[in-house]
Amino acid sequence: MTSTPFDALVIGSGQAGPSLAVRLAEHGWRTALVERGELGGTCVNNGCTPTKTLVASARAAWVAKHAADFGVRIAGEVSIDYAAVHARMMTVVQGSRDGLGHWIAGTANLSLVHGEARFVGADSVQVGEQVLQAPRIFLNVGARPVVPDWVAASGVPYLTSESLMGLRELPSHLVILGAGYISLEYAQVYARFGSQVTIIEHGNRLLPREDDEVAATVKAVLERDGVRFMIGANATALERDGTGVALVVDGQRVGGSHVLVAIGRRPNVEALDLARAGVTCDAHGIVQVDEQLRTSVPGIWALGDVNGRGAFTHTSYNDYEIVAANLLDGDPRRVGDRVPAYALYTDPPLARIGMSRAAARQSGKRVLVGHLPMSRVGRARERGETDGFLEALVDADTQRILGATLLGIEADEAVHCLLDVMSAGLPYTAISRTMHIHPTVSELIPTMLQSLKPLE
Ligand SMILES: Cc1cc2nc3c(=O)[nH]c(=O)nc-3n(C[C@H](O)[C@H](O)[C@H](O)COP(=O)(O)OP(=O)(O)OC[C@H]3O[C@@H](n4cnc5c(N)ncnc54)[C@H](O)[C@@H]3O)c2cc1C
Ligand SMILES: NC(=O)c1ccc[n+]([C@@H]2O[C@H](COP(=O)([O-])OP(=O)(O)OC[C@H]3O[C@@H](n4cnc5c(N)ncnc54)[C@H](O)[C@@H]3O)[C@@H](O)[C@H]2O)c1
Repeated sequence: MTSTPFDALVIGSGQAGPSLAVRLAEHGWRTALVERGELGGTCVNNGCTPTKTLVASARAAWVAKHAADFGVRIAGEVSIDYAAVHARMMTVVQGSRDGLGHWIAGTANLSLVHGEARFVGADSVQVGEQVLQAPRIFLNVGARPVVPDWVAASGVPYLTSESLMGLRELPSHLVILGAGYISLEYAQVYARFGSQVTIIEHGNRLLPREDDEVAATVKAVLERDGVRFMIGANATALERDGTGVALVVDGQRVGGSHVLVAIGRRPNVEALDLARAGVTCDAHGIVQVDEQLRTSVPGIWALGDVNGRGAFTHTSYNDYEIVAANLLDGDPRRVGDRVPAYALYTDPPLARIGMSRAAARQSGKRVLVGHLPMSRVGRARERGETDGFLEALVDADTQRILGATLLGIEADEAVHCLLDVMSAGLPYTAISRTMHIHPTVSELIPTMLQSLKPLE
């Protein structure tokens, strides 16, 4: 087998891979980008892009069904054309894939290689019948849904966030295992499309990483949309139930038309045969990296979900920026420089940055909290959507913002003023003394910060 030399290999076209490959190629390095599936990885093909397109359709359904509350009459019944919803989603997904394809094809020095990469040495991978060799290899191979053995071995059809993309009919009753990010976004989407939705969570509440008030508010919002929760419930078997399926939960059968497994994700490392290169990963398959995303083997880096330093599109893209800055710009950026940040796209959304209340209590710091219900936000009252709250945590000694939780309309956008001040290391007064525009959600963030009290 002949070996083709490159200056750099990027394995996986996730949220770091394409940008990094283009940057390296523009730097003048002969670069290969290896992808075994569709361009764009999880985010484009079965993650952010399709889910947020469905969230938009579900929002349109909700607005149409509640139009009368706003004095708008819609003659006749509001109904869902799921084929059209699906087609719209695939148009947006295809547009993103095509955009990436044109970008890569139009970049000099960059070759796209279709196929699955497997290490055959610390500086070479095999893809089909060819071996690609380079002194620098970047892993951006992402993660996939975890499926319990008792589900996989049942012989009964089940859905994951990947196979759900192929679903062409609206489930009459979607039973979801797990109550994390994937579950809650899909639960609300399908409930708003008119499906019955039941969530089975084995923990003692939904969203185990969030504070109690967040979990309770999100649960109440979803219940109002018709979602049924079984919390602290243990599912142990999947069976056929007539034309549908049933989970056996604490000895009781919970039947539905479809079951979606959403209990977490694990890195795609098996196919890489990392041992051949000597790259170390932990028992969960997470590739061990340092602050500049170097693995245990010089010349091999790991970016995105596979390195366990974040499991979001923006963390993966930020990984690309860190690697490129260190390698090409002489700028020693580090993972620790970034403030943890993410959003959950239920409606209304949850935006989280930095510490939660629970983490702040454990930090040993003297913590102040500002808290304001969304019912105090004029913009929310005008829209008739007052669920949620604005909250920020401040270090009483340094005046620095430690974290924030915004749950409410426009929270995913409004949170960025807090994030930028936190990232810049400025005191909270940089916001609390700033005049914000009326009527916005952000307008009430200075007000919330003017009412800080000790965190109990
Ligand atoms: C339903 C869902 C909704 C989500 N919503 C959001 C959201 O709203 N916001 C957000 O920030 N994040 C969201 N995420 C998470 C986000 O999609 C991921 O964190 C993001 O895609 C980063 O992934 P990545 O860059 O690590 O790689 P991925 O995007 O997973 O891509 C990895 C690529 O590597 C390829 N690959 C793997 N192994 C090999 C190999 N051996 N050879 C060749 N190619 C290989 C795969 O085919 C894939 O294309 C969501 C995820 C899911 C599942
Ligand atoms: N808006 C976003 O940014 C977004 C949206 C969706 C997914 N994601 C990414 O995808 C990742 C994975 O999402 P996820 O929802 O699959 O996982 P998750 O880790 O967020 O949630 C899994 C849930 O399943 C529960 N669970 C685990 N095993 C179970 C079992 N056997 N029975 C019942 N419940 C069980 C857990 O207690 C937890 O509540 C997220 O962590 C995130 O990184 C992000």
